[in-house]
Amino acid sequence: MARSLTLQDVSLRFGGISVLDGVSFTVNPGSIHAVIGPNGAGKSSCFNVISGLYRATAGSVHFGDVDLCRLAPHQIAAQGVGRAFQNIALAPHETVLDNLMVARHRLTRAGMISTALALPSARREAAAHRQRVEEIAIFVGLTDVLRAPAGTLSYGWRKKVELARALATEPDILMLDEPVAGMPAGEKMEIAALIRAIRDALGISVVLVEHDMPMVMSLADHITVLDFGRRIADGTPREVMADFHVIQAYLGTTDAPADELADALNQEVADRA
Ligand SMILES: Nc1ncnc2c1ncn2[C@@H]1O[C@H](COP(=O)(O)OP(=O)(O)OP(=O)(O)O)[C@@H](O)[C@H]1O
Repeated sequence: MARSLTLQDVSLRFGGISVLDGVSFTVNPGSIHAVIGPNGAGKSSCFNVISGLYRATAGSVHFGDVDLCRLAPHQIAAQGVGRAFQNIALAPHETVLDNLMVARHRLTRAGMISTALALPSARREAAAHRQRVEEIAIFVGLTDVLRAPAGTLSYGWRKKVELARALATEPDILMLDEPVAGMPAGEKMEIAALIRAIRDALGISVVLVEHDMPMVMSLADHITVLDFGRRIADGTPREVMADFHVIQAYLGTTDAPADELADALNQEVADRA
């Protein structure tokens, strides 16, 4: 059954520093949910709490009925929470195929001994994983580079491999940290189309941290805005764009009337589209 991801009053402190302060939001099943905000707002920290790399100081994170705060990162991945990282962490000398096969590890049933002895059951299982990885590569558009060492690929291709690797873990929900950072416009559109297809064709929910506002506004079903570790807005792209607090956080001014600031933000989004 499709599950929601719910953060309830999540706080995170490092020593005396408050990084997240009572953050709540729900990612509905089958939706694209963006988490946006200025630099240092706490977006990556929020992702790190969800995926178990950081432990929340207070509050809860549930995926369906499961309390993720009690689990280690590998157990959270086993719950179907997948993640592609902002800084690409692929094995550069391994082929794209091998990089993707590593992601299948947690789904592998055959033990080390039967794999080492290449028993028929282990061989059959490896072949099935390989077939699935090739299907994912076709979906993401990586077939031409499957046998290339990951380190020889351009930045844009490596971002796609990172995305495919996250898909290869068979997630129910996929967290993407700045998937189009540093990409030219054409490649950004390609990734945006891919993210839509992940939602629509695969039925996977997507949680997205992204600075590219035109992309966020066109792609997201729902947006949560963080600023200084606090949730300052939450709603549809249209609602969020019209929200005075969001405009303040982005444009950094409090003097102008809200409708003027909304116009300015709309214009900025239109200019950059
Ligand atoms: N492990 C840590 N120890 C101490 N402070 C941390 C740690 N991780 C994050 N922070 C602090 O938490 C704040 C939020 O950082 P975070 O990376 O989550 O923001 P962000 O919204 O993702 O920013 P950006 O858009 O620049 O990636 C920053 O002030 C950062 O220095």
